[in-house]
Amino acid sequence: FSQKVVTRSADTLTDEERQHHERYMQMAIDLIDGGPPFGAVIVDHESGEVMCKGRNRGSSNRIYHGEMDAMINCGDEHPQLDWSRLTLYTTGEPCPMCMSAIIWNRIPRVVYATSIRKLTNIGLNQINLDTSTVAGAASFYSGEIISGILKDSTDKMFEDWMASR
Ligand SMILES: Nc1nc2[nH]cnc2c(=O)[nH]1
Repeated sequence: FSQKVVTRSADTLTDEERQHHERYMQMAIDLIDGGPPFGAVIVDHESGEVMCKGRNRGSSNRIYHGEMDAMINCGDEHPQLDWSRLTLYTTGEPCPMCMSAIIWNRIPRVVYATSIRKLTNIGLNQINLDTSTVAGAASFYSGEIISGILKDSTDKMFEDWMASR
């Protein structure tokens, strides 16, 4: 038996690891421009390079979640992309649609800030299956899921956005 999906929360990381992830999460937060506060950046974790970005474009098509937008941009912008080197950072925990797309692309690491549980609690429509449940249902996938990076600021951002709608 090997642990095929490893989950870690921000408070179990070393300061160095946490600061590393916070830097990229801040870039995902910085993508938000007044629309739904879902931003995503995809990083080559071997080179440190940001490969592509995305934000929620649900006003044109509801399947354009931030993570979907980022993955579509990645494929379009880098036809020879090695997906096994990538980490996806997202302000909100990937929904089952996005997590499935992450699994199909074999992206081995996901880092999120605000949880699906929190998004549900503040009144956002969510499909209530968390990332580790979706990942655990895919026998062919193994990866790491890191939760809660910069969540204090993103939890507040989602609350403020919900209050303003
Ligand atoms: N993670 C995530 N959850 C969502 N729920 C509704 N839209 C989104 C999105 O763009 N990203």
